[in-house]
Amino acid sequence: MSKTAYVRTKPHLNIGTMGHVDHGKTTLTAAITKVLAERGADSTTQYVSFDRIDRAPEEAARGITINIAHVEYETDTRHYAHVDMPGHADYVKNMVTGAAQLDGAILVVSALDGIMPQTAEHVLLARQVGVDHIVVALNKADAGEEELTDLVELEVRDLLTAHGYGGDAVPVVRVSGLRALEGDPRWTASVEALLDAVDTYVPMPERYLDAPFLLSVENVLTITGRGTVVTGAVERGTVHVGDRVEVLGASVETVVTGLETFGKPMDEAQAGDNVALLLRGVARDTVRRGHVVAAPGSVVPARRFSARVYVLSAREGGRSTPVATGYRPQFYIRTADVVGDVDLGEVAVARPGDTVTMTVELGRDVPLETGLGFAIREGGRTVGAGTVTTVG
Ligand SMILES: Nc1nc2c(ncn2[C@@H]2O[C@H](COP(=O)(O)OP(=O)(O)OP(=O)(O)O)[C@@H](O)[C@H]2O)c(=O)[nH]1
Ligand SMILES: [Mg+2]
Repeated sequence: MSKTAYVRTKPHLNIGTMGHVDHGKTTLTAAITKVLAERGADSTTQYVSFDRIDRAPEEAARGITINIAHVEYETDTRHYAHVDMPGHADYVKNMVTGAAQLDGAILVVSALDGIMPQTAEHVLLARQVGVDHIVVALNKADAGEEELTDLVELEVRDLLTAHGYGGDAVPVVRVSGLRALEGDPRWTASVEALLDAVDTYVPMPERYLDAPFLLSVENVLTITGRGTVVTGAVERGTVHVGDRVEVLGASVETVVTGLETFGKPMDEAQAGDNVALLLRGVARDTVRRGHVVAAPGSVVPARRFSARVYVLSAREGGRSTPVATGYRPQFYIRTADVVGDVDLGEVAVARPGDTVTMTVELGRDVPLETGLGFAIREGGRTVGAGTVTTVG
């Protein structure tokens, strides 16, 4: 094995495409890699075609994205890991996992259809899991009428403002992923404009390199003959080959025996990097999405916390009936989804549209901290959005 090592030449950011089903996220993702790959002889980006992003048989058969997929590319100034997320309502679960790792997002909205239910749901979830910057791709602009597209743009800016994204300042770029993929110069230029907007509008986030290492597991794989690998974005700190780590959730302590990003080995992974960690002697079925790999002893997981929670109204896709003490929905925290018992204290009942304080007792211990955002889901829909106020 003589794979080329990862060379850190540019700042690295995690971005991704989100938005309603069929609005063109995967097509646009493929188009971005193609446009960048064709930038010239010194391009370091490899073109990733549509069917290499949606590569599961069920994805190909149904023509939708189910799993989140990662691709990498480089602009002149930055190296990006890009997560292409599913839009279909049944796979919002996977979308939340993808969004939990992002520094910024490209909200893809079809200029033909405008805002649809998962457009709004994804914006709300992105806000909740800590995505601070959104750039809008008004896609299918090749097929849309100008006046209608203008209306869609206004509608999207309003939606973003309503969720605290300052919709007036957000870059909205009219693109056609499909035509750009076909090489039409007008539309390859639109993808270039979108990338410029991402480069300039999404700031380099502060990376907590000095903090103890923490990574929330997105996926677990087995490499035959080598062992169990976990993937995800490093939330804070650094990790090296040979470091001891603890897997919270699996209750095991082990050693990192290999470290890669997009198939390229590295000696050190830093906060923000999207990596695969090879773990010594850990059985595949002991580690799961949502477990946390951390420097030993650096975090004490907890089960109980208090939070401020907004209960979505029915109009926002939430419940039409109130929730009461004893309610047991799923809590989406980092990449984890865990059941929890809700206690509303003296208030006892929260109606859709209310913001309330609640105490939650999770079904298992999870690393928690003040300020951590989370989503609450029930029966396949998002019903609440909250922030941890106290732990324990
Ligand atoms: N006219 C036009 N059609 C497009 C464009 N981009 C995508 N499409 C078409 O829209 C359909 C959906 O595209 P996808 O890229 O699979 O959409 P998606 O948002 O990834 O869908 P999910 O991941 O399943 O939510 C396909 O038939 C595409 O060919 C575009 O810019 N213009
Ligand atoms: Mg897709």
